[in-house]
Amino acid sequence: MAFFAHQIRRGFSSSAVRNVVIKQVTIIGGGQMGAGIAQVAASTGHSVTLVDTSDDILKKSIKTIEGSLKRVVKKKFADKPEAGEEFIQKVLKNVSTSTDAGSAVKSSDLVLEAIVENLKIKQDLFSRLDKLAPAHTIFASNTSSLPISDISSTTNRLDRFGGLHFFNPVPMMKLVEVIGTSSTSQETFDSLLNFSKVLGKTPVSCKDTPGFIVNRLFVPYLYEAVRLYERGHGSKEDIDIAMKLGVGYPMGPFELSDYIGLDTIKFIMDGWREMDPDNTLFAPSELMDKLVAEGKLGKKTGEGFYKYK
Ligand SMILES: CCCCCCCCCCCCCC(=O)CC(=O)SCCNC(=O)CCNC(=O)[C@H](O)C(C)(C)COP(=O)(O)OP(=O)(O)OC[C@H]1O[C@@H](n2cnc3c(N)ncnc32)[C@H](O)[C@@H]1OP(=O)(O)O
Ligand SMILES: NC(=O)C1=CN([C@@H]2O[C@H](COP(=O)(O)OP(=O)(O)OC[C@H]3O[C@@H](n4cnc5c(N)ncnc54)[C@H](O)[C@@H]3O)[C@@H](O)[C@H]2O)C=CC1
Repeated sequence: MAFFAHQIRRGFSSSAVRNVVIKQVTIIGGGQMGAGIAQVAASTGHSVTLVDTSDDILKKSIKTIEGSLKRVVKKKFADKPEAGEEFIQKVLKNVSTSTDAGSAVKSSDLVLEAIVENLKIKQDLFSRLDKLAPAHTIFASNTSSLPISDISSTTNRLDRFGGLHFFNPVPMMKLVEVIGTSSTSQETFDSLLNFSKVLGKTPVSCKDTPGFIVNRLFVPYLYEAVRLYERGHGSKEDIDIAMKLGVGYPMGPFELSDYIGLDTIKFIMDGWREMDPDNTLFAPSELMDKLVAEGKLGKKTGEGFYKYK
């Protein structure tokens, strides 16, 4: 009863609160994460529109998807290369691209945002799209570190807003954190859980708390690694080897930071410091700031902590 009263207060029709079966997906941001999510959604039969700010970026996104699909089919269709090529073409047909987010969302069941990790930019995007998307459309953010309730606060669809946090590289990583705020409706949450399962992922339910589950545990580890190195207590190579061979992680902290993107990491650190300025854990790292200022953002730019060919 309280739930429906809540909907009526917000002025939604009853059709807006039903379970949404997600078929048409708009993904905003065609970078590492957006391209990966688009690939997985298209591979599982969804119709995907990938949105970014320029056609050149979108061309690169499609190339990335194609390259990743080739790696997938090499394994999946090892004995049937023709079926593999057919699969790639079928998946690519499910992806269209656009630089006009406003038009793209008009036929979407889900709008999933994977743009730069900046609260104001995410809020402005969702505020604009809220006026253009159909009533039933669910909005979700792939943010690593920002509260979902802050991102959703500029919209009038708080009940149809949640977090879907994927892991990098999306085609390989099995986990999705599904985040509900205090306003996310059960129907929305269930739709997001179900969507994650249809993608072939394993979802876990998370509260809208800083870092959700994984990054709450993972960020202090990455911080400590950089501090250890900055104090001169270990070379980055040795720290990476130690964590791979000593704990069995597939990548050491510096390799992984380069893989995630140092700009994304800096956005996260700066944002958390703003929220909690006295926490020494979030003090700036001179080295990280220098690398980002020099455009050395990690693997995606060819250099970060390490150099890539
Ligand atoms: C003061 C300092 C501050 C620091 C602050 C820190 C704050 C940071 C916060 C960061 C938070 C942001 C991140 C986030 O929110 C959440 C994340 O995503 S965290 C990252 C999680 N990911 C990982 O931990 C990845 C770990 N690595 C791996 O699992 C493997 O290394 C990887 C699968 C990437 C590659 O495997 P590897 O064996 O190393 O290399 P191969 O190239 O041989 O690949 C193996 C296998 O996998 C296939 N493959 C790899 N990538 C793809 C792809 N993109 N698409 C398709 N297939 C892929 C490849 O083809 C191989 O297949 P085979 O059949 O075995 O040949
Ligand atoms: N890199 C990682 O390992 C992970 C990142 N995330 C989160 O996913 C989001 C995206 O991260 P990445 O894909 O790594 O970043 P990225 O830098 O690779 O890609 C971001 C893309 O968004 C585009 N973009 C920026 N503003 C836009 C706008 N207003 N409209 C449309 N497109 C816009 C950029 O042109 C770029 O192509 C961030 O919120 C990040 O915190 C989540 C999990 C892992």
